[in-house]
Amino acid sequence: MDDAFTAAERDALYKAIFSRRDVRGQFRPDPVPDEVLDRILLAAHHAPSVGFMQPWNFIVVTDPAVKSRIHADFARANEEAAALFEGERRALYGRLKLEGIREAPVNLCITCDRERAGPVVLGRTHLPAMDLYSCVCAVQNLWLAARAEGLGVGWVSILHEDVLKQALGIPERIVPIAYLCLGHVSHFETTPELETKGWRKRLPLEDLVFRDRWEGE
Ligand SMILES: Cc1cc2c(cc1C)N(C[C@H](O)[C@H](O)[C@H](O)COP(=O)(O)O)c1[nH]c(=O)[nH]c(=O)c1N2
Repeated sequence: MDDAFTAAERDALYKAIFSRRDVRGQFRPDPVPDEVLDRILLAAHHAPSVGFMQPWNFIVVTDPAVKSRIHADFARANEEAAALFEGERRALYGRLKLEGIREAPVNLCITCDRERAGPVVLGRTHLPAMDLYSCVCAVQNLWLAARAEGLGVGWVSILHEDVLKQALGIPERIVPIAYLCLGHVSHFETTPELETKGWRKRLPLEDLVFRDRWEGE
């Protein structure tokens, strides 16, 4: 079968999956070459999508003024979020670095145009969120391709949607799916930062896999 992966190709794919990290604090300022950005955007554009809808757009942000505006909103949202935790947990939350908006040379907003393929979309009729999920598939493709290119990506969701839409001029019908920070990094951590900093551990896979029917609470 000549469309099979060689062992080395398979290993490379798993390497990208297992060494991908959410990057917040390790961005370097070097610019991301256009051809590299084009390759990872093409990888995102090859994600699966419901009814082959391809509902995504990619807003590439490099203007420091726009980044600053988004960062100011992050600061406000982060204070609101911190207030929801108490005691030690709040202190730990306050020590977490949860974005790299200004340090990352490129920010990228991936959006969903829910009307891209008209009112009736193959596969979306009974489960209307499928177009949103398709855009998340594009995010993951981009995240893995970026890792293979040696670029870090960090997802920032501590933002107010209305402020984000206004800052980027996003029309009413378009849904922002992901706001990402992107750039070269000093290094990739081997473990999620939320784990090393004591926020939460990876769950054992065997607790999450059920056979034939739901076996949990
Ligand atoms: C939908 C969504 C939203 C967010 C995230 C992820 C995803 C999928 N993550 C990253 C998240 O914290 C991270 O993926 C996990 O901690 C696991 O770490 P690794 O991605 O494996 O390094 C994230 N990280 C962060 O620092 N600030 C944020 O606002 C968010 N938001």
